[in-house]
Amino acid sequence: MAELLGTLSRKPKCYSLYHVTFLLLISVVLVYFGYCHLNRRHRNMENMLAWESLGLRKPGGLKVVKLSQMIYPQPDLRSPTRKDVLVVTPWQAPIVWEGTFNTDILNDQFRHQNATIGLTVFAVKKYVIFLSSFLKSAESFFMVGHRVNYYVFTDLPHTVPRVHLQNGRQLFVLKVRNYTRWQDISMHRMEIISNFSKQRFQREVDYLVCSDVDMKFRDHVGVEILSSLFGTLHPGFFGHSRQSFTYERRALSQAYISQDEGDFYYIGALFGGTVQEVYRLTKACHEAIMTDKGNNIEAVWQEESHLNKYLLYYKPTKVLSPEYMWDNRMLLQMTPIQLLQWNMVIRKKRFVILIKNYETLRS
Ligand SMILES: CC(=O)N[C@H]1[C@@H](OP(=O)(O)OP(=O)(O)OC[C@H]2O[C@@H](n3ccc(=O)[nH]c3=O)[C@H](O)[C@@H]2O)O[C@H](CO)[C@H](O)[C@@H]1O
Ligand SMILES: [Mn+2]
Repeated sequence: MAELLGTLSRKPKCYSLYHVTFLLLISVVLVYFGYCHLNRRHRNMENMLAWESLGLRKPGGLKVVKLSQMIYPQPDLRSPTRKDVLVVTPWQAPIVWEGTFNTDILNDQFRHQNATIGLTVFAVKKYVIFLSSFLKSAESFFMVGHRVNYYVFTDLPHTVPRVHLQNGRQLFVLKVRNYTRWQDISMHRMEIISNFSKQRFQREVDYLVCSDVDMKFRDHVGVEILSSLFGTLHPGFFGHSRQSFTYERRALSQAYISQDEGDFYYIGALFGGTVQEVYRLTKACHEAIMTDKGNNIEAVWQEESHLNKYLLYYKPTKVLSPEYMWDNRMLLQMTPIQLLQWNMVIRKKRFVILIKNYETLRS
């Protein structure tokens, strides 16, 4: 019995020795096969990658990326393109001047994007007389080679001239109401552009350019102007101090800007950007105009004053030089030396304000 007990009591010891040996053997076998298996998978993966990369290098399996040759003068970091004017704002937005950009490179970039550009213009009441030369000159100089949609807002749709359009360019006539006061016609452009941006433009175009109609294109105006949000420098305030800008100075107006604020004086006659940014700008300006109306105040330069306020707080990502808004009346007041200096600075007069008789047009 004692032996039996001894045997019994030893038996587990014997069992566990066997067991341990057995388990050890199994573990070794498992580790070995596991290692082989993993190693094979690893090598398989290596092979797969090698095969894939080989495949990628195989000429037949290549996704061919055709690089067109672009030959143009190399930019030289040591020589600034313009030494006579500011070419970038303190918030690092380019100021667009002749000499600072290469049209071929820009055209290539925007064609890759397949960008469509909308140009909005209002011709209400007597201002329809400007449409013909505006549109014809745009066909010659505005975004040539790109897809363009003209949106002509008018109260007199039947008077819109038929202008021959190049391929890829369309014209839409959109009827709007008129107002008795020219100021209301001018200001309500903000409301109409914001409504159409939301309802229509966002589906049809990538960028919007919003312009006065009493203008004529005289030279290239292309994709170099496009950016998220752009404004244009008023030629009459070139080099002037911010205190002399005709910002709205009455604190009651939403367009109020104090004497010690301001970057530039932007003109109301040309601004733009992506549809979303133009929507934000026009909506904000329209709301500010309506608030002013409720407070019985109208900003000194109508929507132009509100545009200046907006662009002070929501900085444009590009600023167009006065090449893009030239006023020949300025030349009349200049001495010959001033004329020479101006011609050196303003090398191209691309988009020109037409001289008009305000009294007959607005009556
Ligand atoms: C070059 C320039 O400085 N332009 C701005 C300036 O006056 P402008 O003297 O250039 O204003 P404007 O008479 O051209 O009116 C602005 C625009 O509103 C439209 N319009 C106006 C009246 C009318 O009866 N029918 C019609 O269609 C038309 O598109 C015109 O181009 O100040 C205006 C507001 O005071 C606007 O900010 C203009 O953008
Ligand atoms: Mn005008």
